[in-house]
Amino acid sequence: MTHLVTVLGGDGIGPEVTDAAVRVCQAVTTADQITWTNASFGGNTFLEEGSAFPDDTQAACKESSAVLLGAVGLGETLPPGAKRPELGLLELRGALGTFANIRPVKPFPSLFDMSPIRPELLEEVDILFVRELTGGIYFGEKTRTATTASDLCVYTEGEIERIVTMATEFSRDRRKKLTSVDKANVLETSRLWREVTSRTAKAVCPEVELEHLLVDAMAMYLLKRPADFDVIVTENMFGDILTDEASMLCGSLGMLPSASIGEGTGLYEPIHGSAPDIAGQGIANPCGTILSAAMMLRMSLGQPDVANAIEAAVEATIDAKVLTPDLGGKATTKEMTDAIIKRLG
Ligand SMILES: NC(=O)c1ccc[n+]([C@@H]2O[C@H](COP(=O)([O-])OP(=O)(O)OC[C@H]3O[C@@H](n4cnc5c(N)ncnc54)[C@H](O)[C@@H]3O)[C@@H](O)[C@H]2O)c1
Ligand SMILES: CC(C)[C@H](C(=O)O)[C@@H](O)C(=O)O
Ligand SMILES: [Mg+2]
Repeated sequence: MTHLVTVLGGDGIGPEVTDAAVRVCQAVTTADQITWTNASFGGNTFLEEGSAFPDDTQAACKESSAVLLGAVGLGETLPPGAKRPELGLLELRGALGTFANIRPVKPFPSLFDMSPIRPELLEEVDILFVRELTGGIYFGEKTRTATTASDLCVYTEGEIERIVTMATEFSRDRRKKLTSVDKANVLETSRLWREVTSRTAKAVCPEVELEHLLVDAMAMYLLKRPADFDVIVTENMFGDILTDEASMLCGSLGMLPSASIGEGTGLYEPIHGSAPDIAGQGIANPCGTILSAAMMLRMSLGQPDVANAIEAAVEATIDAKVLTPDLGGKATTKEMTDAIIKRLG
């Protein structure tokens, strides 16, 4: 069976890193296995077509086995009042029903010295963030007058149950420890989150040890004792912020991949953005996107062996010190990608 994969390069370094990931995948799969199609998406598409997420792109994504995304965003360069292309990304996630964003954080030993955290604290780090992705403050009603603005944060019991069920199942198959992060000392949505999480985790797998932490303390523990965490489940905005912080355990924001899964087609995207400060220079770290493509091969395209081979080639390339500047090296995106392809065997 041929799988259709829609590639949304997007803006800034987005197309640079998706091109790299597609080249890696094409080196280990055949045209009979995967048909790759590019579709327009993001800020430049908004400027050209008036929509960051046009209808034909939406249709292509829904018909695909998986979507590979680079990044969206033109930074602060849009005309005042223009709709932000980042909202197109939220529409995409909503349209595909990808309510769970899985962000693994497992530092490569050869990059320990690129992390601001002491190496001895990184040795056993293996965290799986499960971020709720289609609810909360990102998706609530927004209002704006000249002097007042509001963003409504809403969570339903059902939205919390489904993400916590998934996170508990991941914990059951890993080290049986689940940390739920909220702000239940202040937010009503967090109080509901905590209640529903306690009863859902217990019902799904009583053997999983559940702890609740407040997000401000979690931000500190992530740096102080990162090896203590197994699966971390949290709501949309806290998950966004904590995972950028967690990327520093791996040495660069450019290292972290993600899988957004849920009701239908899976969406695979690095956690970083369009990086306008380095776009067009050919020096973006392609690893987050290449590792996202590996997650796609494992989770949506039924090719776990190929995924393992790609992950091993990324690690071997890092061990060989072929590194982009964010990792302290001098390699271009193309040179690092070529080095990964060479190590695929
Ligand atoms: N999923 C997404 O599409 C996504 C995610 C985050 C931010 N954004 C958007 O991206 C734009 C820029 O945002 P930002 O600057 O705050 O965040 P960013 O993630 O784009 O960049 C933050 C810093 O990390 C560096 N960086 C990021 N990815 C890198 C990579 N692969 N290799 C090397 N260095 C890398 C950048 O050069 C920059 O210094 C904004 O419009 C924002 O909304 C999009
Ligand atoms: C661009 C933005 C909407 C997005 C988010 O906050 O989800 C990004 O930061 C991410 O982490 O994918
Ligand atoms: Mg983010």
